[in-house]
Amino acid sequence: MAEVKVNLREHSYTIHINPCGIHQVGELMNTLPLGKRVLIVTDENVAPLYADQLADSLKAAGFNSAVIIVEPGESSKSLATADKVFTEAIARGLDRKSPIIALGGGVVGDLAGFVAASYLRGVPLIQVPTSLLAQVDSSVGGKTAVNHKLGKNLIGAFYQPSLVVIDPQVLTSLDDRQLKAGLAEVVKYGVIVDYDLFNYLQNNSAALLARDPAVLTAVISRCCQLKAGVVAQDERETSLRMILNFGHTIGHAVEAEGGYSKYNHGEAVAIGMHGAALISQKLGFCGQADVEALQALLKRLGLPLAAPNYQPEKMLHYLRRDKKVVSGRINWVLMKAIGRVEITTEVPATAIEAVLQQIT
Ligand SMILES: NC(=O)c1ccc[n+]([C@@H]2O[C@H](COP(=O)([O-])OP(=O)(O)OC[C@H]3O[C@@H](n4cnc5c(N)ncnc54)[C@H](O)[C@@H]3O)[C@@H](O)[C@H]2O)c1
Ligand SMILES: O=C(O)C(=O)C[C@@H](O)[C@H](O)[C@H](O)COP(=O)(O)O
Ligand SMILES: [Zn+2]
Repeated sequence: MAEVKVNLREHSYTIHINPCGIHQVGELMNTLPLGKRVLIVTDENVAPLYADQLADSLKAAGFNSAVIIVEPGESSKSLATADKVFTEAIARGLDRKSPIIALGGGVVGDLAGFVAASYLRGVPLIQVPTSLLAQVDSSVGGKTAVNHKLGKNLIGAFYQPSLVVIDPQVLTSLDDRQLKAGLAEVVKYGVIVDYDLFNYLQNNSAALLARDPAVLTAVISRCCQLKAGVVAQDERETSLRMILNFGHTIGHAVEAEGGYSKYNHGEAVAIGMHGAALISQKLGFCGQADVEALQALLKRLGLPLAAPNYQPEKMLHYLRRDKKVVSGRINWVLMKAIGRVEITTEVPATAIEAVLQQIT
């Protein structure tokens, strides 16, 4: 059992990483000042697998839970679905101390987080992430959001969970495509802050793809430590936290242009990291060997490097609406070397356009 503390003064919380985690959620919640009425938000894939186990753990700890099940997929990160969850919360009589539990991948986590941040101006949020991507990234750090038809994650709030419980055993039911999507965000941590992690991934890619429990648990713990460290220094993304967005500037454009269904988030981030690395090399931030190392690792993990048949002009349109645009200038996260990145607005349009041509 590993524990990682996210140090954010009065908003600090603990991430518990434990192979039986799902059975311990109720017990862990009892250590916090929470109401006994609970709403579990989950999706149609995860509910039949894990909702009963979670509900049993809550019941044994004296909680009274109700469940709302949303459709799986990015389309549930919407105001319309949030409205359904608000309605359920009101109908069930949830009050200001009643926790909302996100049981699922990043979609459920971001949606339930957004509802928890807004319902009654904020109720406790518990994250029980079930996809690899959610365990290494989205359940930690308090970014919550739904999408707007004009762009990804455009409506949301920074709202920290009170508790995160990660059970790596639930990854046994995740399909291979989703496992690889989670690995894209793992590679991101290696590139932005941790050369040793990148190296570990190079040496253990087969074990990761084979879901070796010890290797997966080690990687999840490391990513949680790294994210907790960044978030503790810059919760609201005024500077340092932008590095967690490496690959996302182009990645979000890839997702949006594919109608949020052609490429999933992790795949789009893999393509976006490749694009950012190519821009970095073009501008002399890093050398060819670093780009080649990233290309080789992404390929080995079965992740895409390009979005063939996409139109660069359409991608540019989305890039201009990125959340990191300030006064019309995009803040780019570029690679200096494996393990080191730099944030800059000094990227000529010609370099962006050339790389968009290369990856489409
Ligand atoms: N808030 C953040 O900091 C942050 C960080 C990264 C990504 N995100 C967001 O997270 C979302 C992507 O998350 P995701 O990749 O988890 O997608 P997802 O939530 O759509 O989950 C992927 C698929 O796996 C299924 N699933 C989840 N756990 C399972 C399990 N244990 N067994 C079987 N099936 C399971 C889901 O039902 C879904 O079909 C995107 O919307 C992205 O923007 C947010
Ligand atoms: O936690 C962060 O900060 C991140 O940027 C993590 C990303 O992996 C994640 O996809 C995030 O939701 C993107 O945020 P956005 O602010 O660009 O919407
Ligand atoms: Zn991401």
